[in-house]
Amino acid sequence: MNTAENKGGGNAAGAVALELRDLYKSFGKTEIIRGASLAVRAGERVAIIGPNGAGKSTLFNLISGRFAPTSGQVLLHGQRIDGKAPFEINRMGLSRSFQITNIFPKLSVFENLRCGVLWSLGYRYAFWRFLSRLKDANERAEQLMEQIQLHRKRDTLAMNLTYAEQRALEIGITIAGGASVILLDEPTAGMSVSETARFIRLIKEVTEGRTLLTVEHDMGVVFGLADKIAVVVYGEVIAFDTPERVRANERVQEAYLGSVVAAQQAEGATC
Ligand SMILES: Nc1ncnc2c1ncn2[C@@H]1O[C@H](COP(=O)(O)OP(=O)(O)OP(=O)(O)O)[C@@H](O)[C@H]1O
Repeated sequence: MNTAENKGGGNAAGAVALELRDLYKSFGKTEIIRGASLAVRAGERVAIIGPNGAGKSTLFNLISGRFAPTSGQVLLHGQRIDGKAPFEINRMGLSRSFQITNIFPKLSVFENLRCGVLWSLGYRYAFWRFLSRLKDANERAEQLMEQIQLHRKRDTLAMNLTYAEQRALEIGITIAGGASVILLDEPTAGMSVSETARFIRLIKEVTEGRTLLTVEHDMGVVFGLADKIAVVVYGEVIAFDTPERVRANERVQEAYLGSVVAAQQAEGATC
């Protein structure tokens, strides 16, 4: 079936999967993104960090097509995606996590995942195609359920899952179409410490071989998950490097990280 892993191709190790070139975004007269550039290689796991209001979510919105940039380019596997609609970008192999509110609460785990698969295959409008490929979609949904470790909850309605299970389901729906580039917005927000540790392992497993971008505030998650960290301050990427190098980067220490690490260590977070 054509939901094969890593839709969108171009995930050869080393190739640039996602690139931001001198990106600007203004809301009215206020410039929020100010010349952000970034090149993420295929298979890398990248955490975007930065102070509140730095523009992290706006960058995610520019990448996933919710906003068009004021100027600059976004490239997915070398192809321009800036200004395209979210569904077009999704078809090209980039998938952003659905929020829990987009899970169908009265459908079962299995049915939610199957909807995710069918949606990604574009079967919303073509019922005859929908029926002919339902078997493929069922198989893919079963496979996803194992991957996100919810197979024992196959027939449980989404609204009756725990919070962590709902977030796992959200990730299952996000990867249902086999996208090669995955965007997750604070995937462990609201979880307990033990749930967070389990969830980081789950995210690593299900995104293996894919390119992952997360927006993250929790430094424990950042250092547990990311191969590289992009630090956004005042709408610019001021550093993009391995966690060790970012931690040692003086500019980052000054602009952001020093105070956050100190605060989170004081709260007992591991880092
Ligand atoms: N649609 C919008 N219209 C006007 N201003 C916006 C819009 N979206 C974001 N902003 C502004 O852009 C700035 C950056 O917001 P953004 O949410 O991208 O920051 P962030 O780094 O994700 O912050 P946080 O860590 O607090 O979530 C904020 O000042 C915000 O008010």
